[in-house]
Amino acid sequence: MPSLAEEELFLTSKPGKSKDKSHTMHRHFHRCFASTSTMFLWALFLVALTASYLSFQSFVDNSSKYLSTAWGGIQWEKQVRASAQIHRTNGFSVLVTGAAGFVGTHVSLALKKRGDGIVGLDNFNNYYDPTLKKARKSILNSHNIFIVEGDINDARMLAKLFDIVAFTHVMHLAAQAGVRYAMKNPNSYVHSNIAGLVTLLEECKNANPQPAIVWASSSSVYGLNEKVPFSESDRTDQPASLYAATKKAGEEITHTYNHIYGLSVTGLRFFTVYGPWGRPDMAYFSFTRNILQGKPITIYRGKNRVDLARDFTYIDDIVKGCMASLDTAKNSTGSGGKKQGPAQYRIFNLGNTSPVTVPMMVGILEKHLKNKAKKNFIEMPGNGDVPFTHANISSARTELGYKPTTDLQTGLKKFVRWYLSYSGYNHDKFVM
Ligand SMILES: O=C(O)[C@H]1O[C@H](OP(=O)(O)OP(=O)(O)OC[C@H]2O[C@@H](n3ccc(=O)[nH]c3=O)[C@H](O)[C@@H]2O)[C@H](O)[C@@H](O)[C@H]1O
Repeated sequence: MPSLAEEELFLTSKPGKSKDKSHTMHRHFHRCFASTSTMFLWALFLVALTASYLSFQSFVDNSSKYLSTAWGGIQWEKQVRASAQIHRTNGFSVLVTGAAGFVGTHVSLALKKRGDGIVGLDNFNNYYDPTLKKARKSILNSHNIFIVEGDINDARMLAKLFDIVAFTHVMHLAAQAGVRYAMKNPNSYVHSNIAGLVTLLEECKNANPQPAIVWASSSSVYGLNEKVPFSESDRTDQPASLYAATKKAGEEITHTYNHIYGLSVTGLRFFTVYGPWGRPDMAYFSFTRNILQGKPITIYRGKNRVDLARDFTYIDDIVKGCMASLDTAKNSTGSGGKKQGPAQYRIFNLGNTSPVTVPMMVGILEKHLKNKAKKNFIEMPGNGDVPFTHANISSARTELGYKPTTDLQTGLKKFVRWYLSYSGYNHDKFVM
């Protein structure tokens, strides 16, 4: 929009302001309007003038729309700095990507609680209802955690963040999640899990000091591996979904940055994480919603009607694993974009070590919800699913002190309580 001064200038800059000039102009007008053709020319001139004013305005509007971004500016920088402030001795300043996501929200709160500085980053995409992400953001804001609205593919924005804050760590949780959605929208996985990851690593490698990176890989990298429980040294070269393939690629890509630039990297293979503020696309969440609404649920089965099973892992256990990973991460060794020595590279399973079948998980939900599910069993479609997951966590136990303590029964009870309250149901009517 033109400034007020500009508008005033435009509107008052008509000919004939002084008396002398006005007199001359008056005569001039008379002469001009004497002929019809001159009048026509004047009309044409006025129309052209109005049209060019309007098109100038729309140009200014469009330009400012195009140029306006969700980040930048003095106020924004102030908020970033304040949020990154460390409030404990030897504390961290952590950039948490995917901060308005399920795991991101919980980890951010845990970091804040112990006095670390956090800057959150999230693109608030609509893979699932962004209302839930906005609700998580409100909680984070109420704890003085600032969330930058932006995409990890935005190198300029990332460079700006690293300019403002000397992050000690990056907790990289932003990703396109979901195993089956990869068949519907494969490019979203490439965009976030490959291209976005590389953009982020480029900025981390250029940063001075380089941060240590802890990031979310996935149990899905084990793909068609049949050796149980899954150990970090097992085969991960047979992904069953594009999601798994992009997470596996992430492990290789982070290794490259570790090797060439000296970035300290810890990859965490999460096993089907669940709990309050979880993801609505996951089975336990959508089953809960359908059971309460009296809608049917579809339960997949393997060949010969074998039940599928998951090593469901409660969010609080995952948060402990993330915190321990940050605490034990060594510094990156690079500087000025160049490696100065070998850097730490680790991969850990973060699971629960006790797989539960999907029908058993549904049984627990039915009990907590005091409601029977309308179950449709179908053979597992070829959609990227794997028949079971089971974590061997001995590495994480030894090196991180990771020790999951929440079983599915207890964890789902906590989830159901949260879900009922979040969705406005009456608790007492449901949870046992
Ligand atoms: O550990 C991971 O790396 C992944 O965990 C999660 O994937 P999954 O373990 O597949 O969880 P989820 O979709 O809840 O399906 C659970 C079970 O329900 C079955 N399932 C699913 C849907 C349905 O309608 N019916 C059904 O039987 C289904 O066949 C499966 O057996 C994350 O979503 C993923 O982002 C990634 O982080």
